[in-house]
Amino acid sequence: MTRGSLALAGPDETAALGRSLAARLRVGDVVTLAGPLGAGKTTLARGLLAGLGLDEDAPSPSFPIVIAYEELRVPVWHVDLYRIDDPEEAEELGLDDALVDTALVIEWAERLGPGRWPDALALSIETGPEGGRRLTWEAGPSWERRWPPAP
Ligand SMILES: Nc1ncnc2c1ncn2[C@@H]1O[C@H](COP(=O)(O)OP(=O)(O)OP(=O)(O)O)[C@@H](O)[C@H]1O
Repeated sequence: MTRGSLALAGPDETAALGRSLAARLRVGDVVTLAGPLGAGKTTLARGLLAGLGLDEDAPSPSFPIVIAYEELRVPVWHVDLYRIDDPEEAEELGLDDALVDTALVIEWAERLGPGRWPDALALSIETGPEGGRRLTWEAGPSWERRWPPAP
């Protein structure tokens, strides 16, 4: 497990970080995205999906819970577990089965308790004092040569 953080000075840097992640993403990956309301999670997820070839602004998955993008360079399920109260409900979504041929980008993964995916790339965005953002991460073993992106 590696940990670290970097500064994101503005929305463009948040989106660019999402695109760098897209370049490193593989089938079977789990990326969790945490942070308070307005932190920049959607900005990062849109950068990631754009980097994988999505040519429109990705909608938020809060209502459908899962939006599946099967046609991207790496197929992705964008998942929002905010409305999930019971971990068993989340099990019914079939997330682990999906990992056979997709990557998962999950917001509110903390609903499932810590350590659910030990190899995940766990990203967390916080607001900084000057209006920018700070991204902190914990990266599982398979991310060792892939994360963080070179500055
Ligand atoms: N690094 C950054 N510095 C300053 N502002 C940023 C940065 N990244 C994103 N933002 C801005 O923060 C605002 C909120 O971003 P976004 O909608 O992506 O947040 P969110 O975490 O998805 O929010 P919510 O939980 O409400 O959906 C947007 O105006 C976005 O442009």
